[in-house]
Amino acid sequence: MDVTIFSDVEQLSRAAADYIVRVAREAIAARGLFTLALSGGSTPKKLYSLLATESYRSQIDWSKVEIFWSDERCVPPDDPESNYRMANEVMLSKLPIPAEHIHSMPADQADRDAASVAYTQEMKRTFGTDDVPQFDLIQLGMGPEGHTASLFPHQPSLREQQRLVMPVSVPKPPPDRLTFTPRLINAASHILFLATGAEKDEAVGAVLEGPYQSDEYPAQIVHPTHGEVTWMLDTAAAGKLRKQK
Ligand SMILES: O=C(O)[C@H](O)[C@@H](O)[C@H](O)[C@H](O)COP(=O)(O)O
Repeated sequence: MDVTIFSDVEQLSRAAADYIVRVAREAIAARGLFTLALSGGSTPKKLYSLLATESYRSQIDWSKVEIFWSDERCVPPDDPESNYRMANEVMLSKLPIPAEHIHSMPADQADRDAASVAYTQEMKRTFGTDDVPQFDLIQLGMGPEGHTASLFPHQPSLREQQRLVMPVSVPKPPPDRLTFTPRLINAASHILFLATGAEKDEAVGAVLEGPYQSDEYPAQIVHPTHGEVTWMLDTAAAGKLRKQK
């Protein structure tokens, strides 16, 4: 696991964009495809807008990129709370990605179980597998209590062994969501966690230096079988880390 601390969100976002470009170019060179799952929340907004700038846009063959989301709120795609809407506004609408490569979660579908199954099937078709899709990169955030994607403390989703995507109801509004499960996240080749802000310093310290207690701190459940985990923190979120990284 690699942990890097940055003095501000601008520097962190540039490093995250450079990391994504590197992984994308390696994946496209190796397999002609780069599969990326985005998170929601506010932390990645600067990263996403950077990737849409000319200096970054020109470094990736976006026609070979497949975009998914690791979680989505059960709201319409044009709702201010939609993770799809945020990423589309600041990044995707400005990139030459074929529309059919942008796989938003059908989270506003009334039957959320059917929506979870449909999204899983769409993923498997895109990856050309009937096994667990292995994302090249899943970018995740973390909440102040250690949730990631929409995996929250003490919820049954943390113990899900079969499904890859599932409906949940969570304490952070809007409560109804679809989320990747630990089984799918832990199949990824690269995980990039972004966490900023002093309100996350307790959770960052607990997740990175505390005992393993993923029911308390769901971000600890992320330990890919064959993949690498990278954390990018600002100094505020790293405030409680004992060891210098
Ligand atoms: O849909 C969501 O809410 C996100 O996927 C969630 O997991 C987010 O990444 C964290 O809550 C951090 O959010 P911030 O970046 O806004 O702190």
